[in-house]
Amino acid sequence: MAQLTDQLIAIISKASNQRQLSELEAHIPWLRKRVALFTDINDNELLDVVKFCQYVTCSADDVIVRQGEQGDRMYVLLRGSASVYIDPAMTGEESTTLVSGLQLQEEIKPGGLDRSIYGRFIMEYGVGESFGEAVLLGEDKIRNASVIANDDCQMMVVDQLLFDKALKSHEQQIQNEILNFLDCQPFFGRMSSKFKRLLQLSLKKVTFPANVAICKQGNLVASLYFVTKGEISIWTVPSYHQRQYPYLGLTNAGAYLLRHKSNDHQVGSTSLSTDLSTQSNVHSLRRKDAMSSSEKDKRINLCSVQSGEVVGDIEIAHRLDTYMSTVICTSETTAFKLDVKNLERIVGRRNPYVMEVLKQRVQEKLELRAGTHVGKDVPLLHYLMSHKAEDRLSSARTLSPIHVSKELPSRDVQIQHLLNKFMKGQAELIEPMVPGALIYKEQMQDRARIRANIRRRTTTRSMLVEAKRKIHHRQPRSRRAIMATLTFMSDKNADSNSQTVTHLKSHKPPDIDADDTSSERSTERDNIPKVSKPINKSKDGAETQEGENRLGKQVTFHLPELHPLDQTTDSRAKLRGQSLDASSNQRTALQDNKHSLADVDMAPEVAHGGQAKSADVYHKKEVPATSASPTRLPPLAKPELRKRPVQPEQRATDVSTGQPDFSMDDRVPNRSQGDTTEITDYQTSDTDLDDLENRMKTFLVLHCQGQSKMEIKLPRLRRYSDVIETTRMTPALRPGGKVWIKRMTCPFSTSSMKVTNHQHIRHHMIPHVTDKNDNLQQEIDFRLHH
Ligand SMILES: Nc1ncnc2c1ncn2[C@@H]1O[C@@H]2COP(=O)(O)O[C@H]2[C@H]1O
Repeated sequence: MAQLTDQLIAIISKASNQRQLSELEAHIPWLRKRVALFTDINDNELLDVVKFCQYVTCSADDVIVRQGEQGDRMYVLLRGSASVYIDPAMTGEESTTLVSGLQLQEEIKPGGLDRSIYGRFIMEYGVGESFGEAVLLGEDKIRNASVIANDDCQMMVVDQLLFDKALKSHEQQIQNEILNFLDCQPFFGRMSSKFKRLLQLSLKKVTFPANVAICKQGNLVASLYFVTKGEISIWTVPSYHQRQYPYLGLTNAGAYLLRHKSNDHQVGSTSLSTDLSTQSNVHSLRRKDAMSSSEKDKRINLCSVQSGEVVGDIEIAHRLDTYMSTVICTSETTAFKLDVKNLERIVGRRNPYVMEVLKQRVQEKLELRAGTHVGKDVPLLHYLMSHKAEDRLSSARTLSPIHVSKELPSRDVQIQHLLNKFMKGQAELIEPMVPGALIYKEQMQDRARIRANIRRRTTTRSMLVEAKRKIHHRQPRSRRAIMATLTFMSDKNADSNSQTVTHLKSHKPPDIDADDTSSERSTERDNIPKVSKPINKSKDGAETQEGENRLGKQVTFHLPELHPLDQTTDSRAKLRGQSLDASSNQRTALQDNKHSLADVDMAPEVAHGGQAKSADVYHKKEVPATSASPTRLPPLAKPELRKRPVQPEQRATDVSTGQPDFSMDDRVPNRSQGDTTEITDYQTSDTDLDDLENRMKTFLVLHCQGQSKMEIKLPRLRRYSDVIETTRMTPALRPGGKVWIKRMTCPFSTSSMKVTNHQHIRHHMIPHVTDKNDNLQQEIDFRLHH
């Protein structure tokens, strides 16, 4: 064989005019037999080809033809092999491209050519096969695929002229046959012309002489054959199926069936003994390689079929990696061969219905064969028949036999696997000393990869958690926390009794630096009586939370010196000073002279207050506890809210605001001591003012006119701007003035004694705080009066 090839190469290496007819004729029969392309052409045409062809050689990794480039010749492999690669984007199968056709840069890696840039591996051409004919048949002369030499190749080259003269008509005829076949086949009839064209390029017409096997049981499933002419018989060795497909779990059922059937039917010369526990089976398991000769003898003839049969369809539909039977041509047979890669590429995702048709036909075929007399002896047929293709596919897909099966695949499969790896440049072509070493190695690599992934994922997650922990988030505070802060502030304020806490730098109690402010104002304190508490205490929790900036914007101004209070007040103030240090009980008891001032801008004409008339409203002095943390300012006249008596340990709560009333304790006595009153104010929000408007209406309804809330028409309060001069000693109030709501508490307010027609606490509005102490005096008088 090699000698004949050498002789032919020697002839075609010469110039065509030096090739002798006699030597050419001597090679014609051999060539016809050896090269599929020449099988059906006549002698004269073949002589022309040999006389006028060219001879070329190339080395491994040489790109013989390149997809997308123009070409004008075809090749016949005399020695060596070459692989076909297709970039699906260039054929229009997929939208993404791996490389841009003509600008393809060959990338030679240290380990060889990076073939992935040429697209997907499709198939391999070996000795006697030809490629590149499509460009000679087509009009655009554009190559449909790239063909790369796998090793040193020696080739016969047929150019366009020679092809037209000797081969074209024959090739054209084959193409027409393929087109006819595609139109007539139930599988491909519905395909678009684009995919039919791709199939046309992928299908190869093959002719098998009689007694030649199309495929052999145990060989890797590489192609699908559509038999168009001739007759074939199908043989199988059922006992071999167990080792062929260990992942199917055929063992017990198969063994049982075979053991019993083999007693009834003597198949072959030796009786079958396939029980796994028997000695013979242990023996067969030890020999995992190809089918043993004794097994070969046990083969059974499943059936004989004619044209129309598809070989390899059962295996493809059920994803069996090796052929389940041997198909032998009983007469010369012609078939169209479609490689599995081409099938996957063209049919797989784009034309799934083809697979559906195929599966359906496979199911019918299985039922037919399993039902025959001999078919009953083939457990695999029964297994496949009862397991729909899809059912088994899912598990088979996840458990690829070569990687997952605990048993090693057959030696053929291993060798083929090694070859595939070698062709991709991923393994040396040395058969491992230890059987299955390559597969074990792959398994270990897979596991290592999985472990690395898990580790990476874990690391990333833990790092994220750590990073998150480090990010400082300002947590929103709960209403309770805010109230605690306020209480703390009030305590601090009460303890220091310095009336100078004006800056709230932080909501957190420990951050409150009252010393700064007190020292800052110590000079003023000597001369001026101060009221240093924030007047607008009517912030609900939410507002306080958002009000850090607002608190930061607080401004202070000083009221002129007020007239001292009478002796009673003064003495109580002194008492109160002591009690602040003494006990909370005493402190609460002495909170009896409170002037709660809610300051808002208001139109002057309505800024006159009325004296509280409905004494019973406040009679019980039932106020919500401090810890109740009201969300909004409680309306002034909601008696039901004030039914709870003040607990001695609780701080008194300003009825008008619902907030702990700590400011006025200090303000009044300081006034009385002749200090300059310092009033601190906060910028108010629209919500605050709306709320206050409501509260004023309620107040008027309850204590003044007795009209309904709806009837009272108060002009809208003017919104307060923070432009207030803090340095002015006698600040004029801004246009519109302020409404001051005063709270008066009688000395007996803490006692549980109830006096008819008397209210211990009264509120009333005053238009503004003036230099003259008339109003205040009146208030004092009023208070003293009752
Ligand atoms: N899908 C395919 N499967 C196998 N061979 C192909 C396929 N497509 C193209 N070819 C061969 O690769 C050759 C590339 O050049 P041509 O297009 O001239 O001819 C092409 C065919 O001979």
